[in-house]
Amino acid sequence: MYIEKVKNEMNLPETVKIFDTTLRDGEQTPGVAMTVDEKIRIAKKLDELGVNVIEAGFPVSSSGEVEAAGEILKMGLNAHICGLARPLKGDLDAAIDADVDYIHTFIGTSPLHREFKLKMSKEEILSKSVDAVEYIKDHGIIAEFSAEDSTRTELDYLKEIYNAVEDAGVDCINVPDTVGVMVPTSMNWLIRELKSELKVPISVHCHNDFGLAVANSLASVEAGADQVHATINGLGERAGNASLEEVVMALITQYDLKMNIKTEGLVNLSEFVSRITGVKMPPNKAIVGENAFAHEAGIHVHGVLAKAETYEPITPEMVGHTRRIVLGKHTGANAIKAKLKEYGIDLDKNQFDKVFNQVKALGDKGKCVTDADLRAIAESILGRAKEEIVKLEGFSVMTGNSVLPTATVKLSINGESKTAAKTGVGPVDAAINAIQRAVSETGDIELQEYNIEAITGGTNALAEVFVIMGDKEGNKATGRSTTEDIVMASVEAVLDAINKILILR
Ligand SMILES: CC(=O)SCCNC(=O)CCNC(=O)[C@H](O)C(C)(C)COP(=O)(O)OP(=O)(O)OC[C@H]1O[C@@H](n2cnc3c(N)ncnc32)[C@H](O)[C@@H]1OP(=O)(O)O
Ligand SMILES: CC(C)C(=O)C(=O)O
Repeated sequence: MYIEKVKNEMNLPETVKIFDTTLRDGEQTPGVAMTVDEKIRIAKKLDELGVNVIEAGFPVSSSGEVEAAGEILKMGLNAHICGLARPLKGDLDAAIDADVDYIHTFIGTSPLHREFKLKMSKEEILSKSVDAVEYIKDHGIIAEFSAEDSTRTELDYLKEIYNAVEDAGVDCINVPDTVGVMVPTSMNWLIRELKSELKVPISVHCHNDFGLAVANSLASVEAGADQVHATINGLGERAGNASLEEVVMALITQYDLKMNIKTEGLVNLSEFVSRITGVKMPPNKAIVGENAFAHEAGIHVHGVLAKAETYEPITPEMVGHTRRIVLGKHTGANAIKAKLKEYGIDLDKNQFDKVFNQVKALGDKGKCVTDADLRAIAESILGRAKEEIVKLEGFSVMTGNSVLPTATVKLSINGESKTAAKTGVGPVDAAINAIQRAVSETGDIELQEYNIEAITGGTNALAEVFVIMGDKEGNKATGRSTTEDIVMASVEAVLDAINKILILR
C-alpha cells in the first residue's frame, strides 16, 4: 500500500531475471556437496519453476562438475546453463568443454583481494577480465562478469573495469556484495551509479552476512537492477545468499513485477533442496518455513477464520504451502470451535469449556496440542457420564523400583468424602485398586478391561485410556479419558465408568 507512495522514486525495471546459483554458491554451503544425479534433479525442478539461468557449477573444480553441467545441458531445459570460471584459460576451457551456453567469469577487484589474495595490480586484473570476456564471446557463449568484492572496491576502478568488460562485449555485469557489507541505501546508490554509467544489464549477487541479502537485492531492483542472483533456501557461503523464494515473492507481490516464476512450486522445491543438502529450514523461515502460514494466537486465528488476509500477506496456495491452525497456550475459543466443526464434533457449553480448559492447561505446561490430541480430548469428554455421583478430590501414588506401588485416593461419593489406599503391581494398578476400595460400599464395581494408547509420539504424548467396568448385577459401562499423565487418565476413565454404572442403578 505505502509502496505506491514511493514507487515513482524508484527506477524499477519491467521484469527481473532470476539467476539461480543453488548448484554453485548454494553448494558452497559448508558441509554440502551434491552428486551429479542430485544436481540434475534440482536443475530440472529449477527449470520447471522458471528461473532464467542455472549456474550448474564451477567446471574446472572437478570432473563431477563438468559431468553435471554436461548432463544438465543434455536435458534441453529452457534456462541457460552457466558455468563459473576465473579469467584463466584453464577455467574458461573447462566451462567451454562442458558445453555450457553461459559463462560467469569473476575476479576480486577490492584492495584486499588485489593485495593479499591475488597479488595482482589493477591493470593485470583489468586485462585478464577483458581477455576472458573476449575469449568467451569468441566462442559464441553468453558472458557475465563479476567484480568480486565489488562493494569494497574503489568506485572509479569499479567503473573502469565494468566499462572495459562492457567494451569487450560482456552481456551482463554482476555486482557481488561478496561479504554482505552493504545496506539497502548504499546498495541502491551503487546500482544507480553503475546504471548511469553502463548500458549492459546489471545483476546483483548479495550475501547474507548481516541478514540483508534479500533487502539489498530488492534495493538493487529499486535502483534498476535487471537480474538477481539467488539460491533456494538462501543457501550459500557462510550465512548464504539471497533466498530465491523471498526475493521472487517480494518482487511479484510487493513491487507488482511480472515474472516468469511458477511460484506454486516454491515450497516443494525448498523441501526437495533441503532433503538433498541436509540443510533444514527453521520453522519461521519466510515463505517456505513450516510456520509461514501457521496461526496459534487466538486473535489471529479468529481473524484468519473471518478473512485470511487479516494475518496472511499472501495465500499459502500461491507458494504451494498450506494454512495450519495450531492449538496451544495462545489458542482462543474460535480456533477450537472451528476444529471441532471440521471433525463434526458437537459439544454443549459445559463440554466445550472442559475441552478449552484442557487445551489451555496443556499449553501452560509448554505443550503443543495436535489435531489428534484435540479429537481424543473432545471425544473422551463427549462420552463422559452426564452426572458425577463420584468425584475425585485428590490422589497420590508412590512408586519406584524399591517400594511397593501404593496409591491413596480421596473421593466425594454423593457429597461425602471417602479416602482409601491400596497397593498394586504398578502405579496405575494401585490407583484403580484404591478407587475400587473407596467405592466398594456404594457398589462392588470392578475393572473388566483396560486399554491405553499414546495419541502422538514422545514421552509427553497424551495418553488415551479406555476401560470397561462392571458390577455384580451385570451392569457394564465404558470410561475414557485423555490427559498427558497416564495415572490421571486411568483414574478419570475408571471414575467415568463407575459414574455411568451408578446412574444406571
Ligand atoms: C566468491 C566465490 O564464491 S568464488 C568461488 C569459490 N568457489 C570455489 O572455490 C569452489 C571450487 N574451487 C576449487 O575447486 C578450487 O579452489 C580451484 C580448482 C578453483 C582452485 O584450486 P587450487 O588451484 O588448488 O587453488 P586454491 O583453491 O588453493 O587457491 C585459489 C587460487 O585461485 C586464485 N584465484 C582466486 N580467484 C581468482 C581469480 N578470479 N582469477 C585468478 N586467480 C584466482 C588464488 O589466487 C589462488 O591462486 P594460487 O594457488 O596461485 O595462490
Ligand atoms: C563469484 C562471485 C559472484 C561470488 O560468488 C561472490 O562474490 O560472492
